[in-house]
Amino acid sequence: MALSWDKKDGRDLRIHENADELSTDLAEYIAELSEASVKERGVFAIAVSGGSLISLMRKLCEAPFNKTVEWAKWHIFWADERVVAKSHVDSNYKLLKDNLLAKVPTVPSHVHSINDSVTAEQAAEDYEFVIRQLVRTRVIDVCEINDCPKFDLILLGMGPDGHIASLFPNHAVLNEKELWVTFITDSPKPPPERITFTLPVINSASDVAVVVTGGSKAEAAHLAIDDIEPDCPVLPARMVCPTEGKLVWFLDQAAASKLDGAKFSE
Ligand SMILES: O=C1O[C@H](COP(=O)(O)O)[C@@H](O)[C@H](O)[C@H]1O
Repeated sequence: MALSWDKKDGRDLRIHENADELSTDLAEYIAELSEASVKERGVFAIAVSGGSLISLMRKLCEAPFNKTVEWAKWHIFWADERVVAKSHVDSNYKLLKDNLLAKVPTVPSHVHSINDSVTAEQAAEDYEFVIRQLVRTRVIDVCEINDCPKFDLILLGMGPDGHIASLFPNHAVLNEKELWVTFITDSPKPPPERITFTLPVINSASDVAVVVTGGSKAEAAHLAIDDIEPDCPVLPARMVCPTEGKLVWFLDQAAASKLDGAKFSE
């Protein structure tokens, strides 16, 4: 059974008793946004991260979502990707392909994976170029405030250190204001070479969801969501703050256990 939580400071916190219930709610949320976007724009431009998020999207492959979602209208992007071959076990593309894309009728030409045969720097440039073309043709909407791509939905996980996409604590790329996609070669979490959406792109999306499970992430969730002391570290996850869009946190009870005033009522 879902645990309730009021909206807090404009952020919707959806807290679930366990990962299975979270997974059902997440599938409903994605399916609703897909339906609304297809109705309004004719397409659904969704960007995903890797990690535990992908297994939490598993219910999308099951009834009713596998039949009701308009998969042919989806354009799929990666909010971050490891610079490894697409067949590599560390590839975020492979993770989504094995767990979702192989199971639902998406259109191969709508799956916008990165160029895995070049350097991290070139892969980031190439990916930004692809996104620019699709903004021109309005497959991806545009944010009128800053001309950034306005994805219909960006789905993020969060690491125990509070990183989102491949934006790690205290890293210089957190300050990137011009580029849409950038690269790092010194990721503290292997593999070291990655490309990532920058914060301006993440914060220009229509909807952003951060999906977090497990007690190892409870402290980071607290630091990212609650009011914190000025001397506390500002985690990358705390910098997710859509300019005009909506932010939803999906948490299981373990990840939410250190939130201020955490008290769950069924
Ligand atoms: O390295 C990464 O880590 C984060 C978090 O992963 P998780 O397995 O702890 O959920 C993920 O969101 C990101 O896409 C990935 O590249």
